[in-house]
Amino acid sequence: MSTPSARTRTGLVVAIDGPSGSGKSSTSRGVADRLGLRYLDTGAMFRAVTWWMLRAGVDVQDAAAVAARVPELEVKSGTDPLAPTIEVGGTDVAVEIRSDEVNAAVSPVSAVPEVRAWLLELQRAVIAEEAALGGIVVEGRDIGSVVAPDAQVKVYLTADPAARALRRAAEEGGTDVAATEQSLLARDKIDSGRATAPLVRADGAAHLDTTHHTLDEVIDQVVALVDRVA
Ligand SMILES: Nc1ncnc2c1ncn2[C@@H]1O[C@H](COP(=O)(O)OP(=O)(O)O)[C@@H](O)[C@H]1O
Ligand SMILES: Nc1ccn([C@H]2C[C@H](O)[C@@H](COP(=O)(O)OP(=O)(O)O)O2)c(=O)n1
Repeated sequence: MSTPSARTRTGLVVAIDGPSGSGKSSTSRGVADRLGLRYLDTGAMFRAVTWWMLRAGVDVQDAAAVAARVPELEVKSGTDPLAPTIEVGGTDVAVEIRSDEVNAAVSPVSAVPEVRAWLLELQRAVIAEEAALGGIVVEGRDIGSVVAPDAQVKVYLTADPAARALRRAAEEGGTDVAATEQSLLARDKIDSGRATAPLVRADGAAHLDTTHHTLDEVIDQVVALVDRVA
């Protein structure tokens, strides 16, 4: 149940970055719900682009081939934290973008500068519109560093790889935690090592290690950071 704060947070942007399984989505949605803010999952946008490329038969390891198809993209994100949506080319892909195929292809697709430039423009447009209406929580890998460097609140979430893998495997109903950890670490490596907008702790970002904290505790900590500035 939403309990929007009576306070006006017009113009507020909360940027939440971190590696896979650190708790970005659940924390961001919880914070947005508690404070009556909107929510943007930029990872879902990269996943939707990846799903579209795979379905179009594009070789996702070929950056030039991926870049050539960018002008055909149409991505739409719904920003209700209780019911976020993601569409590409008019198709709802909320379920499909969590597949193993997309997990394996999303980091190389996300490293293609043309993909990032195209999504950056879209992300900034959504953020500007929603921030003006009352504030937004945005999660991803480069939100505090590139997408919204002027965000009033920046958070860098981490957790030990073993904890991240356990969480992700539990969420997906998987039993092979070791394989899940390998897949997360492989993505971390590409996401942190790419030339354009790598995963980094942005200047001024508060580092929260969520390994030994419950989701509610992490949400409390982020809400406290927001309360300090807005
Ligand atoms: N602090 C936490 N403690 C335990 N489990 C958590 C915590 N934060 C998130 N989770 C769980 O871990 C899984 C991955 O979290 P998610 O928010 O999707 O991470 P990310 O968006 O960073 O990949 C989800 O099932 C979520 O409920
Ligand atoms: N701002 C962003 C968000 C995601 N990405 C890329 C890199 C990530 O491995 C994929 C998927 O992101 P997503 O947040 O959905 O991944 P997890 O749910 O944390 O596993 O997208 C990115 O490059 N920049």
